[in-house]
Amino acid sequence: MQYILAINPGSTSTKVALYQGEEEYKVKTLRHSIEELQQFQTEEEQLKFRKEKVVEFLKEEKIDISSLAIVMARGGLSKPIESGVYLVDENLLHDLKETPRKHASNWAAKIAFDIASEAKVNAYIADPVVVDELSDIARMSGHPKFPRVSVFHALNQKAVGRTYAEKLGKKYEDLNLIITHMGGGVSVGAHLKGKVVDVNQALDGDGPFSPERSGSLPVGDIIRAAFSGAYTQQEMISMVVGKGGMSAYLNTIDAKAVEEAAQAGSEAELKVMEAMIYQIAKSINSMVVPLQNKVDAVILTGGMAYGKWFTGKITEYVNHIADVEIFPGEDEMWALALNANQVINNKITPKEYGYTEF
Ligand SMILES: Nc1ncnc2c1ncn2[C@@H]1O[C@H](COP(=O)(O)OP(=O)(O)O)[C@@H](O)[C@H]1O
Ligand SMILES: CCCC(=O)OP(=O)(O)O
Repeated sequence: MQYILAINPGSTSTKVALYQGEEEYKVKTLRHSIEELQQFQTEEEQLKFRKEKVVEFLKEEKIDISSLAIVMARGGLSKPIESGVYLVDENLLHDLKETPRKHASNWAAKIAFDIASEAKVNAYIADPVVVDELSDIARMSGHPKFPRVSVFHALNQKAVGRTYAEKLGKKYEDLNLIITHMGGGVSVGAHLKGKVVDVNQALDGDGPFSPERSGSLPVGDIIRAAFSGAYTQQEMISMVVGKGGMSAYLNTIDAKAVEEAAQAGSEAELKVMEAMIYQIAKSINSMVVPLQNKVDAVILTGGMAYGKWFTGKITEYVNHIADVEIFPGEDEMWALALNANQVINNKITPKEYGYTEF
């Protein structure tokens, strides 16, 4: 029996899955707490930890590495590229190691490559977080030195957009959708007929705050803090990614626990949840502009979309725009398997990442 192995490290979780053709064999989500992640001092240490989790999963499932047909990984913060499937090669691995923007997705291709090499098969990424379809106007930030860049949950947003279109018997490329992924990071994408023409830079750029990120911050105050001598560069970056947002206010990245506490009447948790909901709703509203006021649906997805109270509150703010559809969790593992099958069955030709200067 041949298996597709899919590997998806997120900021708060490691997701691993095995498929046989298009049939799901096993999907596992490991959630990581702040305490668990804070033990790691270096990128290498955390890469090793995440890889061990994947190897343990294969052992638990008694999967011999020689039975893998292909290994698929979520793509990380390499250079901006078009949507599609890419072979994991030395150029891609180089950029994922050297990229200044650190995120768990950067490790996926390396873990996949190592396992695939042992299995003597190929590893691929699909719709990485740097898929770039921004319109020229959305690319302008307000200063030519700092153009806006596209960093978001491209794999899940596109997969969920296609699933929604299929449900309607329509094509994703014929719809205008505002898709919001709410995980460790939050991205709000304006999908104009199949292209994400605007989206917040969901890692260290802009947009709503999230379980582990600050989202947009007052820039002048940040510059003054950075030059005050009170903080190292790493401390400043951590305030934005890792220890920003909910983590900064409440010292947890577990939105489920925070939502439960808020509902049980805890004021501190309620205040933070309400502010995050408010910021997400404001971002969703802002995406009506790139969609030229014609929106077919607003879609909420990602781990936090499991929260009924949470999605209910966002829905109240945004249901005047269009129908609100909720896809809890993510279609990422399925999307990776689907792309794997297309490669195996020669339905698509994987792209080559190539080499350019950062
Ligand atoms: N049932 C649930 N209800 C509310 N929030 C949830 C639920 N399950 C997971 N979450 C929250 O979703 C967030 C993680 O989302 P996920 O999309 O899995 O993130 P990532 O891929 O970034 O690790 C966490 O803050 C987690 O607590
Ligand atoms: C870097 C953009 C993707 C992202 O934020 O992923 P997670 O929510 O899984 O951390």
